[in-house]
Amino acid sequence: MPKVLISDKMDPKAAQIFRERGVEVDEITGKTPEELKAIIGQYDGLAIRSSTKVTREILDAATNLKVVGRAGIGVDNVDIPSASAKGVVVMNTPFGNSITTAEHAIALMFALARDLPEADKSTQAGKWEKNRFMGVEVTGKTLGLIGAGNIGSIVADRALGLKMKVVAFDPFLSPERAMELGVEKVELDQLLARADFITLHTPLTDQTRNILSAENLAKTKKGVRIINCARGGLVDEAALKEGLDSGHIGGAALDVFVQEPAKESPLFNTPNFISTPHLGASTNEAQVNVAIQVAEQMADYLVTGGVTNALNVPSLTAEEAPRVKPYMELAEKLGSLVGQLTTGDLPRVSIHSEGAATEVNQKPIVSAVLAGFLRTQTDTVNMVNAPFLAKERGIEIREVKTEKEGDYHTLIRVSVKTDLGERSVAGTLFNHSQPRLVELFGIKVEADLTGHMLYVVNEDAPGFIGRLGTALGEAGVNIGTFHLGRREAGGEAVVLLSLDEAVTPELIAHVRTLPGVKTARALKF
Ligand SMILES: NC(=O)c1ccc[n+]([C@@H]2O[C@H](COP(=O)([O-])OP(=O)(O)OC[C@H]3O[C@@H](n4cnc5c(N)ncnc54)[C@H](O)[C@@H]3O)[C@@H](O)[C@H]2O)c1
Ligand SMILES: O=C(O)CC[C@@H](O)C(=O)O
Repeated sequence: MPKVLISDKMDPKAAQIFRERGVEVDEITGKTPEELKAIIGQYDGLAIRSSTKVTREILDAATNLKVVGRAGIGVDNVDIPSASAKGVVVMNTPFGNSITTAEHAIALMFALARDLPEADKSTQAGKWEKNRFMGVEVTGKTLGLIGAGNIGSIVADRALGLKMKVVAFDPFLSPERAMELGVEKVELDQLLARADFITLHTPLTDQTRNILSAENLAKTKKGVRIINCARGGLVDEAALKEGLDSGHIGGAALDVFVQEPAKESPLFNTPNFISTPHLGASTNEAQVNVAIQVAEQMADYLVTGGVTNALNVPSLTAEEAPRVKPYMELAEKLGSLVGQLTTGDLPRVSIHSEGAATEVNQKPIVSAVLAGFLRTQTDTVNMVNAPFLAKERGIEIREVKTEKEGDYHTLIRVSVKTDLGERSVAGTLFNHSQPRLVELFGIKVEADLTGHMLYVVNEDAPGFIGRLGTALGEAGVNIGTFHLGRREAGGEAVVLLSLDEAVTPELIAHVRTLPGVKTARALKF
C-alpha cells in the first residue's frame, strides 16, 4: 500500500481521501528540514502547502518518493529540476484557491481605498477621528491588472462588477481573451501611467521579479494604490517604502513578501501600508478545495498512474491511463530494445505512431520510449526524468503521426540515428493490450519482448538453428520461445529467443563463433 506524508497543515479531508483510496497516510507537521530528511525515505508521496521546503537535500533522502503534491498554486518551495532529475512528479492544484485569492485582492483594494485597518485601530483606541479618514470610491477608477490568468481574470470580473475600468498587462493574454474578459489589453507603461489601483497576479519569474521596480513605480500616477497577493519579489520593497514615504504612492497592501515569514520589514508601520501574512488562500472553502484536489490527484497517481496538474510530466487522466498504459509498456520495450542494440552516441530518436496509436496521448509514449532507451545507460531513469535526461544528453526527439493504418491496426516505430545510419524497430498491441515486436531493423519478426532473451544475426543457411539449439542445450540454457525472421531466403536472418535464464558472456562468445553468426547479444526486459 503506498504511503503519503502530509507535512503542512491541511484540511482533514485530504487524509480522509487518501485512506478511502487505499493510501496509508501520516500527518506530521512542523518538522525541521533535518527531521523531515530523517523520515522522508519511508514515503511514496509528500503532500505540502507552502511551509515545507522540498529542497534537493530532502529529495536526495526521499529514496521512495514518487510524487510531491502542493495543495495550492505556487511551487516556489519545491526544487522542480531536482525532483524531475530524480523522477518525482510534482503536482499542484491550480484552481482550488483562485476565487479566494481574488477576493483577498479585492478586500485589500477596499481596505486601501478607505484606510480600514487604521480607522479600526483609531476607533478602538477611543479616538473617533471622523475627519482624519477620507477615502476614495473605486467606482469609475482604473484598475491595472498585471497578470490576467486564473486569479487575475476573477479579479477583473469582480472589479468590472464594481464599475471599475480594467486595463491589463499580460504578454500571454490574447486580444480575444481580453475582449471576453472585458478588459483593455495594454503595455506595462500605459498601465503604470493610467491605473489608480494596481494589482499583481503573475508568478515570480526572471521576467516578473521587481516588475514594480523603483523605475516603474516612478512611472505610476501620483496617489496610486498597489496590491500584491501573488508572490513576494514582484514589487521592490525598498522602492515601495520610498514611494510611500514620499507620498507618490497613496497606499500599498502586501499579502506576500520577499522573505517569509516576514517577521520584520522596513515597510511595517509606514502610513498607508497594510499587510497580511500570506492569507490569500486562507478560507475554509479554498482549503477544503485544495486538500480534496491534492489528495485525489496524488492517490490517482500512486494507485492508477493517472497524472493530473503535474508540472514536470504530461498529464494522464485516470480514465486515459488504462488505454495509454499498454502503449507505454510497448514504447518502453521498444526503447529498451533499441537501447540494448545500439552503441555509441545517439543524436536522434524518432517516434512514429500509426493507426490507433495516434489516438492516444503521445507525450507518455515518448517519455516511455526514452525511459526504456535510457535505462540501458542508467538505472535512475523513469517516465518523469527521461525527457530531462535525454535533453541533458543532447538527444533530439522527433514525433511523427500517421493516422492511416498500415499492416497493423496500431503501430509504434522507434528509429534511432547513429553513425551507422537510421535503424528502426516497430511493435503493435495484440488484443489492444499485449505488446508485441513486429519488425527489427527492417526484418519482419514477431516476438514478445520479455525476460532474458538472446538476439542473433546470422546468414540464413540450413543447419544453423540446430547448431544454436545444441550450443544452448549444452550450456544448460532452456529455450522458452523461438522467433525467426529474414530479409530474403539465404540472406540476413535474425533470431530472437526467450530463455529461462540469463546467458553468460562465455556462452555469447561461443555463439559468436558458430558458422554464419554475424552478431549475438544477450537482452533483458
Ligand atoms: N497569496 C496567496 O495565498 C496566493 C494564492 C494563490 C495563488 N497565488 C499566486 O498568485 C499568482 C497567480 O496565480 P494564477 O493562478 O492566477 O496563475 P496563472 O498562471 O493562472 O496566471 C498567471 C498569469 O501571469 C501571466 N504572466 C506571466 N508572465 C508575465 C509577465 N512577465 N508579465 C505579465 N504577466 C505575466 C501569465 O500569462 C498568466 O496569465 C501566482 O504567483 C500564485 O502563486 C498566491
Ligand atoms: O497554502 C497557502 O496558504 C498559500 C497558497 C498560495 O500561495 C498558492 O500559491 O497557492
